[in-house]
Amino acid sequence: MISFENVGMRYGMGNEVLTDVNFSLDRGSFHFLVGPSGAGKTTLLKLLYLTHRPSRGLVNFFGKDLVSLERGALPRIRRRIGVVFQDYRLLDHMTAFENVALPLRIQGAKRAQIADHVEELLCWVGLEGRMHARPATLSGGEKQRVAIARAIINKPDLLVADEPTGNVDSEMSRRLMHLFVALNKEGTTTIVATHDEGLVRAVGAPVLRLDKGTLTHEPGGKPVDPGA
Ligand SMILES: Nc1ncnc2c1ncn2[C@@H]1O[C@H](COP(=O)(O)OP(=O)(O)OP(=O)(O)O)[C@@H](O)[C@H]1O
Repeated sequence: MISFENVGMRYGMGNEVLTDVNFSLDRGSFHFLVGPSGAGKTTLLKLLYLTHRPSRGLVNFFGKDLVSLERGALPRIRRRIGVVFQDYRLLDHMTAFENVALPLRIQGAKRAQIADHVEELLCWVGLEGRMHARPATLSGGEKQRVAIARAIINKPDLLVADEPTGNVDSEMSRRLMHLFVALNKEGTTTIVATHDEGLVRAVGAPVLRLDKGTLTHEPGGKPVDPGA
């Protein structure tokens, strides 16, 4: 579904921060992206959610080679990708409901359709009682669940999460990770960058490991029950 071949990335005239990166994400797969601070995880995710282009190499999204894409095709591809950030990036003047509804509004969905869909999703992430709260009054875990709901409201083909559990406690990390896993089971191809190797072991999904811009692959293990 998505493949990177010999991808290199540098910012401006600097040294390469990603070197000869090769991987593919099959439809419906779940991967973790791990590595020490500065290894290039966010840079790789920026290439995946298409705010940046690689300096070299081949990148294929949904069967289309990025280099040979016609003008105007990029926004269409971007709409198929949901993104969750560590710092939530919610709009402060809007309620949880309005934040999640925004992508549907932009698409021109009907009011009743938006209401049903947003309510259902906010219930699914466990926020039925917080729909009309503004971000400033939500806890970190609640904000992150709003951000996840907003990222998936359009049923993206790919979900990219950059340290989504970085600002919540370990219990909430586990709950959020359960959400990502449940979503993936419904078919959303998912990649989650994290520093939390405990979560990686708990889920047991395959790992893409970056070290100084070089990517290695590790197969998934048996999920480890943290309570066992
Ligand atoms: N906009 C930028 N301009 C120049 N260099 C950058 C830019 N963004 C990141 N870098 C550099 O690229 C390298 C990789 O950074 P990146 O943020 O991708 O790492 P990371 O693995 O996500 O780190 P962390 O876990 O601390 O978020 C670092 O050396 C960083 O200084």
